[in-house]
Amino acid sequence: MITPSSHHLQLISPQFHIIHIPPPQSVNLKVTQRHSTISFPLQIKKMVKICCIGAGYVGGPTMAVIALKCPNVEVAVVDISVPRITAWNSDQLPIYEPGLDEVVKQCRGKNLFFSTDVEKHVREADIVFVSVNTPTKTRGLGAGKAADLTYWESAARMIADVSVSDKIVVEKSTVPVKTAEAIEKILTHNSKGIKFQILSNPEFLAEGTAIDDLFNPDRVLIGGRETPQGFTAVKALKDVYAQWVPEDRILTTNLWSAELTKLAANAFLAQRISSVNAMSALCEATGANVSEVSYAVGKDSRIGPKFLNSSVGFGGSCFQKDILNLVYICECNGLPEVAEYWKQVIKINDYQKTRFVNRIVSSMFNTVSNKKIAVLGFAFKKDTGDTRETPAIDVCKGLLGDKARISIYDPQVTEEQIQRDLTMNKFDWDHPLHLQPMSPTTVKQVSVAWDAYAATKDAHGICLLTEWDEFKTLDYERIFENMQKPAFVFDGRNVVDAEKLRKIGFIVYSIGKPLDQWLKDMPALA
Ligand SMILES: NC(=O)c1ccc[n+]([C@@H]2O[C@H](COP(=O)([O-])OP(=O)(O)OC[C@H]3O[C@@H](n4cnc5c(N)ncnc54)[C@H](O)[C@@H]3O)[C@@H](O)[C@H]2O)c1
Ligand SMILES: O=c1ccn([C@@H]2O[C@H](COP(=O)(O)OP(=O)(O)O[C@H]3O[C@H](CO)[C@@H](O)[C@H](O)[C@H]3O)[C@@H](O)[C@H]2O)c(=O)[nH]1
Repeated sequence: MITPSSHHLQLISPQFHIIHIPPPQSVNLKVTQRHSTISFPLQIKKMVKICCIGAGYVGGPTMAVIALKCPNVEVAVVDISVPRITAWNSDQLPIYEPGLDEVVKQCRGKNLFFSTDVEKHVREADIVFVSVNTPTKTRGLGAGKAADLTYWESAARMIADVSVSDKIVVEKSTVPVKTAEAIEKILTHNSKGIKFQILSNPEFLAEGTAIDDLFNPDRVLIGGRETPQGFTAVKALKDVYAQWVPEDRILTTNLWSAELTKLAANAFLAQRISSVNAMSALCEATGANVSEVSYAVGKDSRIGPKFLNSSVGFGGSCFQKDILNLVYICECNGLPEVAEYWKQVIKINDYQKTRFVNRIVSSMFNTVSNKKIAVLGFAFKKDTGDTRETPAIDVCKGLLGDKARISIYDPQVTEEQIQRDLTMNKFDWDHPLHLQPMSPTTVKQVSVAWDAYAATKDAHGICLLTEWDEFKTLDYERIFENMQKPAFVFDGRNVVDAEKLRKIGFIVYSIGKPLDQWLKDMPALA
C-alpha cells in the first residue's frame, strides 16, 4: 500500500511497518486513491543488497529470515566452504533447525542466494554482515581463553581489498569488546578512499529455536559510532529489522556496549545454570529436590523461571567460549577478581560433568570396565545436530577412561561426527571442519546405534545426555527386558519419570533429586 506524506513517500508493508524509501532518482508517479488522483515526487532507491560472510548456524538462519521478512532486500550468504554452500542450495540443508527448511524454500532463488563467490557478493553489497567463527584461541597469547579472530580479520581484509563503494560492515559474530576498533583500522588502512561504517549487531538466537527467536526476538541490539555517519548507519540497519521487529525492541547503543552486552548476556545465562547445578549437588546431599527448589526460586518475579533446569552441564559453541573470552578481557584490563568470578561458572560446569561420570562409575560397583553403557543423545541440546562443546563428549571420554564400551544413539548426529568429536582435541571443536586436520582414528570401544532400542540392548546402564522428546516416550519395559541386571538409568537431563522407571526395576539417578537406597550406599566421590 502506498500513502502520501508531506515530503517523502512511505510504503506500508502488510505488517503495517513503515518503510522509508530513501534517495537517489526522482520520478513522478500517479497514484489513484479512492476518488482522487494525486501526483507527487517519488524517490526510488535500488533494492538494498546485503551480503553475509559465513553460512553457519547464525549466518544461514538469520539471513533467511531477513530475506523472508524484507522482500525489498536481496540477501547473499557466502562461505569459503563449498560443501556447506552446496548443502544450502540443496534439499538437505547443512544444519537441522526446526522451521528453517520452510523459510529457505520460500526465499531461495528469489531474494536469498547462497554462493561461494565471496568477493563478488561483498563488492556488490550495501551492507556486509560478518558471521564467521570466533573460537577460543588454541595457541599463542591468550591460548585457551582469548577469542581467535583469524577468520574475522581475514574477512575484514578481503572486504577492504574488493570493495569499490561505501559499505556498512556489521559484526554479527560474537567478538571481544573493542574489536570494532581493530576492524575499523583494517578497513580504513586499505580503503582506497572508500568509507566504511562498522556496526555491532550481536545475535541472541539459541539453536533449536532459532527461527522462533528470529521471528520474535526479545530485542535486537545495534551499536554504532556516535557520529552523524554512525547514526545514519545505525538507522539503515534499524530500518531493515523494523520491517518485522517492533521498534521498542530495537535497542541502539554505542559500539562497545553492544559488543560487551553479548558476552554479558551469555555469562548471565550460563551463570544461572551453574548456580542451579551447584544447588543440585547440595540437594543430593540433603534430600531436597532441585526441581522443587528451582520452581519455587523462579516464582520470585525478580528471578523468573527460565534457565533454571539442572543438567549434566551446559554445552554449545557459545557459553564456555564467551565466558573464557570475558575472563581474558577482565584479566587484560587488570580486573583479576572479576575474572575469577566468571571463571567459577565454568569450573562448576566442569565439576557437574565430572560428578555425573563419578556417580555412574561408583553406582556400578566402582568400575565400568568392559561394561556396555548406552548413551542416549549426543547433541548439546534437543532439536539440533550440533555437538560443539556438548557435555556428552566429556561424559563419554570419562567413561572411556574407565574402559567402558559405549553405544550411542542421537536422532540428528552422524557416526562420523561422534567419532570425530571423541578423537579431537577439546579446543578444536569450534573450528570449521573443513579447516581442521582430519583424524583417521576411531574409538574402538564406541559404536553408534540407529535407535534407542539397539543402543540399549544388553547394556548395563543408560546415560540420558540430551533431552530429545522421543526419550520421554520410549518403551522402557521393553528396554529393561533386554538389558543386563541390575539395570541403571543415569538421567543427565531429568527427562524420564524416575518413579515409573523404578517400578519397572531400574535403579535411577536423576540430577539433584533424592537418591534411592542403592545410590546412597554407593556415594560418588566428586
Ligand atoms: N551458533 C549459535 O547459536 C550462535 C548464536 C549467536 C552468536 N553466535 C556467534 O556467531 C558466530 C558464528 O557462529 P556459527 O555458529 O554460525 O559458526 P559456524 O561455524 O556454524 O559458521 C561460520 C562459517 O564461517 C565460515 N567462514 C570462516 N571464515 C570465513 C571467511 N573468511 N570467508 C567466508 N566464510 C568464512 C566457515 O566456513 C563457517 O561455515 C560466532 O562468533 C558465534 O560465537 C553463534
Ligand atoms: O535451564 C537450562 C537451560 C539450558 N541448559 C543447557 O545450556 C546449554 C545452552 O543452551 P541454550 O542457551 O538454550 O542454547 P545455545 O544455542 O547455546 O544459546 C545460547 O548461546 C547463543 C550463542 O551465543 C546465544 O545467542 C543464546 O542467546 C544463548 O541462549 C545447552 O547445553 C542446554 O542444555 C541447561 O542445562 N539448563
